[in-house]
Amino acid sequence: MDTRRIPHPPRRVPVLGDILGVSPRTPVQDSVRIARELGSPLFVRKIFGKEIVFACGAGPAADLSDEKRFAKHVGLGIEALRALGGDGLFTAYTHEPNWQAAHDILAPAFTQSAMRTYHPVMRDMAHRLLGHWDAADRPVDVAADMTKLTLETIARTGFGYDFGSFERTEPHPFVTAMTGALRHAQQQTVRLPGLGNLLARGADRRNAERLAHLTEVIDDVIRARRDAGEERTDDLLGLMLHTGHPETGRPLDEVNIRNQVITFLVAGHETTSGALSFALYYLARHPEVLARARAEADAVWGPPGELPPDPSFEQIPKLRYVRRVLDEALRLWPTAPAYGRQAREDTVLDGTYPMRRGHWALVLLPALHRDPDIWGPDPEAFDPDRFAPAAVRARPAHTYKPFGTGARACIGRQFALHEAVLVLALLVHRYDMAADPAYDLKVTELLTMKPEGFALEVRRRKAP
Ligand code: HEM
Repeated sequence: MDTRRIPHPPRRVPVLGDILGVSPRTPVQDSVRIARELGSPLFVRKIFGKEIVFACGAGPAADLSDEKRFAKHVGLGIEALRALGGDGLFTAYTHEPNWQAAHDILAPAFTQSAMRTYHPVMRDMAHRLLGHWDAADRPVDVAADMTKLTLETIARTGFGYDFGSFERTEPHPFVTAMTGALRHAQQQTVRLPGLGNLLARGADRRNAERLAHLTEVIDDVIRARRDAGEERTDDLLGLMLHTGHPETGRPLDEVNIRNQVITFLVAGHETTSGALSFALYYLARHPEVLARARAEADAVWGPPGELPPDPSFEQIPKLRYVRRVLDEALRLWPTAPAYGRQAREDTVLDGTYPMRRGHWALVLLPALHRDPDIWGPDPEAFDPDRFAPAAVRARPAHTYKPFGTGARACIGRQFALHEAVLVLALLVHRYDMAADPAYDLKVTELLTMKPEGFALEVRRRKAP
């Protein structure tokens, strides 16, 4: 793409590019800061000779959402993740036949009626978390506990598999290996070519060991189902093992099934865990928001009792304010913070910048979600009422995209929202929560984003 007319950070240095004042640990937050400083809907960063065009304004974001002209681009972090997910849904190139095949085979696992079958498992896992927090005698590590919850939920609903996360004091080795693999993939995006590969040989070897461990866990998940001799088709694994494509009847191949299992275990918990953690961070910081969310939960379930409520499937969509809290947390911290779009044909971006077929740009969500032209003069302010229906209707399309866009948008969106609203509502219903007033939000980036070191003191609410 001809980037000469696209704004770039002011202090560009030869060979290295736009790397002054930035850290390989925080590529997204650095880019968001650059976006704010440049105040342009589009900008370009050069890193070791590689140019990345970022879209952070409504105009280019809407353009890139046009499915006729653009499709998902698998590059940078996502390409690096192919070592983990191969041709699984998230990391598949759109032209790979296995993307469409798996998408069609797995679609029944994401319908409303499928959500209804997952609901009791989601509720049971939420109750496990409450048991864990009831027994806590010190501030709880929010991101760690949300990870336990969301990993167990996707593993049990998708694969009937139990990681025993709540019984462990340390994270399951799967989580440790996955975190390492995500970090490795992120570091590859800012690796110095040539010499960088040489220097990273040790890191590459350790990563190969992690991938081998993850493969072992996945094989165990699949073996456990086969050994149980069950032929159920009401979850992800059952659909893949025992059904074929709705038109051709062809099943997915063994390697692809393994890629899908790892994809869903990672994509199905990491982002939801971060979303819940950020929502809890803002609830602890905004007592007036917490009070409204709690009043809503009380209206649905009554005052808190000794036992937690047993939410029905139908009650979850009624928790509209809790949902807005989540939407607003995902505005400020979209936990999958960027996605790539590439031109299907020669075209012009934002009416100005010519793109040839195959050229691509990244939609930088935390910057798009903070654009003052869209969100008003104080985009940093946490205000769930931005998601009241009238406010949503008043905003231009394609300005809020935490779940991506088009055919490659998140297949697990409903799953994530149902689970997160259920859990968040149960938590505000049961606990008073206080964060250390000295805690300053620090965000860890591992391709996804999470608050780091955020602890909450939780105390059971007194029954009136
Ligand atoms: C708050 C939680 C979540 C967020 C913010 C999120 C975000 C996203 C985004 C932005 C994409 C598109 C990425 C791209 O275009 O490159 C995506 C795709 C995907 N997500 Fe999610 N996700 C969440 C939860 C989930 C859950 C719970 C599941 C599974 C149960 C899931 C499975 C997937 C899969 C398989 C894809 C790839 C879809 C395809 O290309 O066909 N996600 N997600």
